Parts: sequence; structure tokens; C-alpha cells
Amino acid sequence: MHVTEPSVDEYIDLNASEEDAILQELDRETHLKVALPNMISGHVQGLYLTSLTRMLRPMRILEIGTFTGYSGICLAKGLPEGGKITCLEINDELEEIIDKYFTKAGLRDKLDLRFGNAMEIIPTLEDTYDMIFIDADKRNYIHYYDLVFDKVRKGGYIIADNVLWKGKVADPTKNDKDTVAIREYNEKVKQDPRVENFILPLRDGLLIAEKK
Ligand SMILES: C[S@@+](CC[C@H](N)C(=O)[O-])C[C@H]1O[C@@H](n2cnc3c(N)ncnc32)[C@H](O)[C@@H]1O
Repeated sequence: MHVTEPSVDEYIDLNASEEDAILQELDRETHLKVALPNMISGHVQGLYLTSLTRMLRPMRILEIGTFTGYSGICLAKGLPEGGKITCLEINDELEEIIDKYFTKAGLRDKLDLRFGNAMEIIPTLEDTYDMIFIDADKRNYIHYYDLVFDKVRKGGYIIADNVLWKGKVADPTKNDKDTVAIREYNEKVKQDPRVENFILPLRDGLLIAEKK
């Protein structure tokens, strides 16, 4: 799910720091045991998420769509002492693998893992977040944005993954439901005067919105 040329992707990958051993193992286990393993954030995007949290030092992160925990671990690696990540995932069959790798990474105490439909869980959350990572079902991105907005502090970030959808969002002849939903999400955020935003063309595109 990359938008850059495969050879450029390979070059980017080769010139990044090596993926840490636990994340390599998680990636392998995800590919061996879980359906749709390509949903995983992966090496370079993972490094980016970690460096972002090391730079911004968020105390509270909310991840919507955890899958096997790869992006959650990458985000949690940058949490300062006392920081927490709340991870929402609808598929409770993934609990064992998420739990195993957060524990191996020494980050289990930073994880608040909740299973269920994020649309129903988010309204029950009482924390204020410094960072939200939206990476669940694409057709609900707009709803997730609306649900989390008031829970993000001023100066906090709402980051959404896959906003280029393999480049299909920029092709007016592509109008399947997911492409249309992501296009609408990108347009909504662009029109929202409460945020400053841009799309980072990393892997499948990250929309980064800072709440003013
Ligand atoms: C693209 S994957 C997440 C990948 C993960 N963030 C990573 O980078 O490794 C999307 C995940 O969202 C979950 N999901 C889909 N709809 C959801 C919902 N309504 N509530 C919570 N999780 C949901 C799916 O089960 C899937 O595991």
C-alpha cells in the first residue's frame, strides 16, 4: 500500500535504521497467522511514529484500529514516563498477539487495550489526548474525527493513516466506497478552520492535523 515507486520504497527502506528485533518478530507472526497482514504499519512508518512521539512527548495517545499492535508499539516506544496509549480494536481474537508483543517490548504497563467497536467506545472515554492515530475502517474516518475532536487538547494531533489509498484519492475515475470516504475525510479536514493540516506521502499517506 505504497504510493512511491517500488525502487524508491526499497531505497528508503534500506537507508532507514534496522527494524528492531521484536517488531520483526511481530511482523513475521502477523504474516504467518493473521488474515490481511499487509494492514500492518511496517518498518519505516513505524520508525516515523516512534520519532514523532519522541519529539512531541505525548502523555496520552488514542489509537483507533490496533490490529496486531505494530503501530501501537511504535507509538508507545516514544511515550515519556507515566505516558499511556489507549488502543481500540474490534477483533478480540488479536488480544493474545497484542498482549504478547507489548509485553516483549517492555511496554505492557503503558497499554490500555479495549476491544469493541470504536464508534461505541470513544464516547465513553474521559481522558484528553495529545495524539490520536486513526487507522480503522476507512468509511468511518469522518465519524472518528468528529467523535474525538473535543477530546484532543489544543496543540494536539489527529493523524490518519492510508489517506492516499494507493493514490486512488487523486484519480477522479476511482469512486469505490473506501476511496470516496477517504477523499471526503481529506476534504473535511482541509476545510476545518480549527486545524492546520497536510498529507505526508509516507507509505500510503498520513494526514497530520494539529488542533489550533
Ligand atoms: C489497518 S488495521 C490497523 C493496523 C495497525 N494500526 C498497524 O499499523 O499495525 C485496521 C484495524 O482496525 C480494526 N477495526 C475495524 N473497524 C473497527 C471498529 N469499528 N472499531 C475498532 N477497530 C476496528 C480492524 O479489526 C483492524 O485490526
